[in-house]
Amino acid sequence: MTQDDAPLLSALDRVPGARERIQSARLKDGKASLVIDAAGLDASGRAALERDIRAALAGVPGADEVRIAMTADKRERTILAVGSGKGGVGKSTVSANLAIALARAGRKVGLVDADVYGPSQPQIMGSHERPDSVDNRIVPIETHGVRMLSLGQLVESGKALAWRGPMAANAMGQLIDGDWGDTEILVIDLPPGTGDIQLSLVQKWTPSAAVIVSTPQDLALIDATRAIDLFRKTNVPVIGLVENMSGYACPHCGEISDPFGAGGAEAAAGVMGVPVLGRVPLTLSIRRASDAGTPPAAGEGEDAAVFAALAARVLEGLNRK
Ligand SMILES: Nc1ncnc2c1ncn2[C@@H]1O[C@H](COP(=O)(O)OP(=O)(O)OP(=O)(O)O)[C@@H](O)[C@H]1O
Repeated sequence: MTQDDAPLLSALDRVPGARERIQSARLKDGKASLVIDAAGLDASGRAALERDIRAALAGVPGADEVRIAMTADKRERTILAVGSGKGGVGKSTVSANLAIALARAGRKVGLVDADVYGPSQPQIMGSHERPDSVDNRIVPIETHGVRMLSLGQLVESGKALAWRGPMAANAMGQLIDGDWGDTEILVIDLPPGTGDIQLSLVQKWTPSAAVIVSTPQDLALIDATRAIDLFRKTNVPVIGLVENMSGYACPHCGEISDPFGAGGAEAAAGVMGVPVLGRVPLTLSIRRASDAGTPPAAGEGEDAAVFAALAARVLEGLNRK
């Protein structure tokens, strides 16, 4: 910085928090050019800082034009893909409750609903609020302590998404590249299967790890091994399998039965060389809570404890990779 830049700097001293974020400040030919480090600020924080800086520089002689560049937030972020081999196994239910349990464990968590065939997170997470866009980036809404963006927020509710692969991948990209601020873990609820969306996620955003959800049925498990295979082949570490709907607890007598069989997940996980991270029972309370937009992980009691334990295992897995 030169002597000419001094009036800029003294004006910026009047803006709280601005001085330590200045990467460069130049005043030349009537133009003030600033580069500001915006790390850790969300869209409204960046907008407020820019507004305050412009106000402070308005009276500086020779600064007829002010150009402000905010550097992108390059914070390390863990992308955790949640996949399944087939539909209807409860992947969205597990993703939502896992995201909440991770947030309750003290992490800053975002949830992307990339399930193009049935974006159900607004329903499960109990928020149909439409997200805003700032500087061409979508700003997540916040619900149950988790930031969230869903393909379901981009289309009218109830309208089926008949997008082809590239369109769907493009829409998912807009969600992942949204303004996630200081989010540490971004949980991606993928569509079921091993198609274009999963491939484009792996190629463009390289998840740090993947979790696979399956029911204990043999057929679901065979499909789950395909999903594990896709991540393995593309060098995304699979930290484990979540067995959902594993055992039905009768709400009247408490007896546990196994409508989808028992022991299959353990066996399949053993064959694939991945651990079973947790078992989520098939309960009426989980189904009702999901339909009502009150995810059990956000409450207390046995269902919440199941997801808290799952979150702890997932964090261990993330630390180990
Ligand atoms: N552990 C559970 N106990 C009871 N009901 C459950 C459980 N897990 C999921 N469900 C219910 O099963 C249905 C399907 O769940 P969900 O939408 O999470 O599945 P999915 O695998 O994401 O499906 P999709 O194929 O649409 O992606 C929902 O009605 C949900 O409430």
